[in-house]
Amino acid sequence: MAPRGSGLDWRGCALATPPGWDWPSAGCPPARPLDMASQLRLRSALALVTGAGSGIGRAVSVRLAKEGATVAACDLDRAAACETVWLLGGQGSEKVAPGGAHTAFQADVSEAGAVRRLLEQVQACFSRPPSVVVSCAGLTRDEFLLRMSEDDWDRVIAVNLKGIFLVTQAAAQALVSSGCRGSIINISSIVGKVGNVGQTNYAASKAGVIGLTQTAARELGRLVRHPWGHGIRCNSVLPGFITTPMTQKVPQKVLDKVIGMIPMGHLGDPEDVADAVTFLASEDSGYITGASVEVTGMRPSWGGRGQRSGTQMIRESR
Ligand SMILES: CCCCCCCCCCCCCC(=O)CC(=O)SCCNC(=O)CCNC(=O)[C@H](O)C(C)(C)COP(=O)(O)OP(=O)(O)OC[C@H]1O[C@@H](n2cnc3c(N)ncnc32)[C@H](O)[C@@H]1OP(=O)(O)O
Ligand SMILES: NC(=O)C1=CN([C@@H]2O[C@H](COP(=O)(O)OP(=O)(O)OC[C@H]3O[C@@H](n4cnc5c(N)ncnc54)[C@H](O)[C@@H]3O)[C@@H](O)[C@H]2O)C=CC1
Repeated sequence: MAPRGSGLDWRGCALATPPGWDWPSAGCPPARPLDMASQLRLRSALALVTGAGSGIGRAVSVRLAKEGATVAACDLDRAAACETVWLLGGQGSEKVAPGGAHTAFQADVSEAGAVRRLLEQVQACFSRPPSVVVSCAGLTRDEFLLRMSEDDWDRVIAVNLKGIFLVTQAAAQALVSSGCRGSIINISSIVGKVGNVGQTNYAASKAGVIGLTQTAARELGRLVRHPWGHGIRCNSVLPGFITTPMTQKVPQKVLDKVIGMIPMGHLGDPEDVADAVTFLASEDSGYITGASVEVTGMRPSWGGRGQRSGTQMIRESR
């Protein structure tokens, strides 16, 4: 057994130590000095967030900015996107934004031309593609299967699934053509995994997001090589009920039923989802791609009681 502090592992092999580290007599590596700069996990990142004008997208924008990212906040509702940028301390919309400030953009993610123009505007504004892309834009048109209209089906699929296809494709094209690595995070839902009464359209769209993201992860991980490793990572986040304007439409009797199933006994906050997104956006998840991270307040796949949720695992990992 190599003596402690010798810099050798239990077999007597030299431990890989970063330059400048000297093994203290205790034999365990010193905790990496966490100065302020190293605590800003996204210091040089440009993050594009869709659906940034409300709820989870707004919380994600705030959290990424706190970690040092510059945020391109996109929403169908321009005023709402501008309000998010104002909350971040930025002044801008794409017309007046000085390069580098947080900036608001308007686009309907379900329209191919709008998404193409969005990526063009973001790159023109910041002279680089976004290295973090978080697709939060989404909507519900809930109805029982027997009564659901074709329009309700079409619109939910167009925004929640096709919208994520268009944004993921445009962002990946920009990153690959510039040889940049990146992290793409798509917001699905636990409904995409377990279904939900009144949501055949929404559940199908969110299940599709999971499959799209897993496939994109397989294709994009190898496309961009960097000395320090991975290419473009793609992961999805599957929230449970989160308190946002989207859930305000849910009948109280339904919410009461669901809350009874959640071990923590309450709905999640948008910040709970933002925590998981920030982890996946940062190098802390550098070897994670193709994953589906559940943020539901209960054990994975919405069953059982008392197990750790995705958020708990991430918090414990710090
Ligand atoms: C209780 C079991 C829960 C199982 C867990 C499954 C996962 C669910 C967690 C989802 C978390 C993620 C959510 C998300 O991604 C964001 C969103 O999508 S928020 C919107 C979520 N939408 C819904 O849950 C649908 C809610 N229902 C409705 O909006 C209306 O019921 C609907 C428009 C479908 C029909 O309205 P109406 O014709 O007026 O019928 P009622 O409202 O009176 O309902 C009749 C009857 O059906 C029961 N019911 C309706 N929806 C649900 C539901 N989602 N889960 C369970 N039961 C539901 C309702 O309680 C009534 O029951 P009664 O006993 O007859 O009163
Ligand atoms: N709130 C919840 O309980 C859960 C939400 N989600 C998902 O999280 C994402 C964000 O949801 P919330 O913040 O709760 O909803 P929200 O309604 O508060 O915010 C959605 C935002 O998306 C924007 N948007 C809608 N359609 C758009 C389009 N075509 N193009 C661009 N922007 C568009 C809206 O203007 C809005 O600002 C959605 O994808 C939703 O499906 C997933 C699981 C649970």
